[in-house]
Amino acid sequence: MLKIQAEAQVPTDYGNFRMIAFSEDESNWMPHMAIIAENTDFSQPVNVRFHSECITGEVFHSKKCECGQQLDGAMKFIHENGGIIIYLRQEGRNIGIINKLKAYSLQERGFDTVEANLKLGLPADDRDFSEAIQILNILGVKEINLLTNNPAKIKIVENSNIHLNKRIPLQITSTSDSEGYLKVKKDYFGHLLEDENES
Ligand SMILES: Nc1nc2c(ncn2[C@@H]2O[C@H](COP(=O)(O)OP(=O)(O)OP(=O)(O)O)[C@@H](O)[C@H]2O)c(=O)[nH]1
Ligand SMILES: [Zn+2]
Repeated sequence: MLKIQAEAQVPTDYGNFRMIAFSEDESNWMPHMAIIAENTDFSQPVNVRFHSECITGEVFHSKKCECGQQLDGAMKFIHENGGIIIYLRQEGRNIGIINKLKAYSLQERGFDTVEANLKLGLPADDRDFSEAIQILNILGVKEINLLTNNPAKIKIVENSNIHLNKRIPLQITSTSDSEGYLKVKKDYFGHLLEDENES
């Protein structure tokens, strides 16, 4: 079972957030995180983003995906409207950074994001969001508005003890570098993305 290991107030470019680290034991150096805006009203449906780690996109500003922009967009939204980002250590849809870079290397040879995972003998998406639900329960959240385009995340919440009030889309404009990745998300994973393009 996850437990709160530590928490503190942290000022950021997007305002102040309470940052909480969750893991089963203190020796875990990659705990999941909850980033909570100061103005969050727990008596109303809480704006929540389940965000899977992407070091290439968030730290190194890779153009292959939109994870960095989604995280920044979610921080801005949550600072303005209240809410929580649950930052999950699920790098590469939970295959880890080594396998993700192996998959990227296959993508250089023409495989798409799903085919590359399958070629490595790995699932296209190895995430379950049960730990995110556990974290919401630890925080005492009962009802949420979920910031996502991913129908799998919606289903997980619908099948949990957390009530889903509504979905809030979190769409980033595609570029020529990310358009293949976004097309696979839409066609294979059924992501709720509008058609639009920008080069
Ligand atoms: N295996 C693999 N993982 C990737 C690839 N590109 C991005 N990721 C990972 O995908 C995860 C982001 O999840 P997405 O499926 O893009 O988006 P989502 O969070 O499920 O859906 P939204 O809530 O709509 O953003 C992060 O963990 C990234 O590291 C890739 O080409 N291969
Ligand atoms: Zn990414």
